[in-house]
Amino acid sequence: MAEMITPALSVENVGYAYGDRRALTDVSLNVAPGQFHALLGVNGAGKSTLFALVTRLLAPDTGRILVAGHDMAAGAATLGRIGVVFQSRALDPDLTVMDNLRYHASLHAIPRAKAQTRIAEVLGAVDLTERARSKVTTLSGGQLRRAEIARAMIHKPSLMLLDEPTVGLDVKARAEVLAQTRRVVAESGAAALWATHLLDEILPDDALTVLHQGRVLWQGRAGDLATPAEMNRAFLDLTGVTT
Ligand SMILES: Nc1ncnc2c1ncn2[C@@H]1O[C@H](COP(=O)(O)OP(=O)(O)OP(=O)(O)O)[C@@H](O)[C@H]1O
Repeated sequence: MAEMITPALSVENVGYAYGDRRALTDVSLNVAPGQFHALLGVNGAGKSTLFALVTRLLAPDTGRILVAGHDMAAGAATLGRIGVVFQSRALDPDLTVMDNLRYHASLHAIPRAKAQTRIAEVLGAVDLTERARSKVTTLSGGQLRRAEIARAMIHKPSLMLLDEPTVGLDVKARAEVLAQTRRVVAESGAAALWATHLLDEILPDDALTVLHQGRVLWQGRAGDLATPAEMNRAFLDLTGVTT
């Protein structure tokens, strides 16, 4: 019998409503360890709500969420396994990149000496070593997103949640942030759930979940849905809208 591998993230039949406004209905998805999983949906599909549930900002009305096999409803301890890049900024603009990372390392109770080594590692990984002593306000949009990704990885999470991290970037910076995230996450061995509404951010070998109006419409290897050139058409056929 094949060995069962515990998913990095398991969302099981999750439902959530804001009052009488239904945001998610019977959503299930698995992210395998080390997998890059794209969560594709237009505005209002429910991507941010799902992230809020996985990070315990909200609690599901129905279903359950497991991170590395641990039920998120059981306690906050499992949060330490997750690294999150939300749409809103988490770095203090008036501090240097280094001071921000020191602060976040201390939030994760990483001892000072270890934190220095770890900060050097994550800054190197996102190619920001040269900007360590720069104030966050002086970073370009792409550098800022990379610094956010370094912050989210400081405690070596096994699951990275990235909520449309390329929004607002120009085409070149967008491609750089995406390529670098793919590389850094792969090198660290973490799994990644990457929310996006941009079809060209998805590669054929990515795991893909298409979310629309709070429901999962399609799941599988992206290349099995469509070739990159045909993805627009396939998304339109599934959802009735274009991204
Ligand atoms: N605080 C809230 N109160 C009421 N309804 C909300 C709230 N937040 C989101 N919604 C609704 O829930 C649904 C899912 O929204 P959500 O923000 O999760 O989607 P999304 O895919 O992340 O979109 P976006 O890219 O715009 O953030 C939408 O219908 C939205 O209007």
